[in-house]
Amino acid sequence: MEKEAMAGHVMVPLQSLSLELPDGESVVGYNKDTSALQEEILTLQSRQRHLDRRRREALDKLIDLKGSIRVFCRVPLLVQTNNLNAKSPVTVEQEKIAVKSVGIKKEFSVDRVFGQESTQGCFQEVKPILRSALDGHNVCILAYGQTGTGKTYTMEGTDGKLGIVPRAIQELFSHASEDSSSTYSFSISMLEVYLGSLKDLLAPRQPLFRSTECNTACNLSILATKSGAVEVEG
Ligand SMILES: Nc1ncnc2c1ncn2[C@@H]1O[C@H](COP(=O)(O)OP(=O)(O)OP(=O)(O)O)[C@@H](O)[C@H]1O
Repeated sequence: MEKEAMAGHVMVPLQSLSLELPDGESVVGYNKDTSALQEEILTLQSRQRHLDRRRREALDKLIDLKGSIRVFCRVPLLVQTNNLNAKSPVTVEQEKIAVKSVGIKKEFSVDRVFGQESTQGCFQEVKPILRSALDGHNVCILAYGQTGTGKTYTMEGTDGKLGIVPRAIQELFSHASEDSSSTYSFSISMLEVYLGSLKDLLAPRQPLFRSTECNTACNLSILATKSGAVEVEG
């Protein structure tokens, strides 16, 4: 099919194309155009670097203003969860949530509350952090809560409603492929802290273990270095 479409055309590589014009005028004009274009490309590249630096500075300031640690609260869709003891919160406001526990009302202030009606809207709050990661900063997204409260749903999502992890990967790869001025390398790890032990969720499981169990190969130790930093083995 492709061969038929090409019939009658001769493909000549650009570098081996030479123009023989009697007065040479067009050739000179062509060279002039090329150098003008190259100059324009250099100017645009330098402008892009300048704008990129300003964007990074603005994003750093925004993240400083919003706070480097941000807490979001997501109210699970109670009819979907298997938790029969789960109760709706007493009140839900934009940045405040009140719940009743053993008859006592407790109020919590957070950066943003996502109510039951919210689908995967919390991803919008994650987007600026991803950009910051591409700028070279260390970032961490942590889901915390009781069993059955929607941590896996929020982080992984379902086939129809992708969660934070797959959407973040899409976003990171999309930005990296658009940016021809830098090269990016990606590495991923996924950990779960449960009852004081740390599990590597990406470690291959032994066939004898059920999918919900974790064998010793994926139990990791948390170590403290001499300088006081915390490291996870593996
Ligand atoms: N916002 C929500 N909308 C729809 N379904 C939800 C929502 N939150 C949780 N669910 C559903 O509730 C159930 C429990 O959620 P999930 O498995 O994400 O909880 P979890 O916090 O990861 O639990 P565990 O700590 O036991 O692993 C799942 O069936 C999930 O699909």
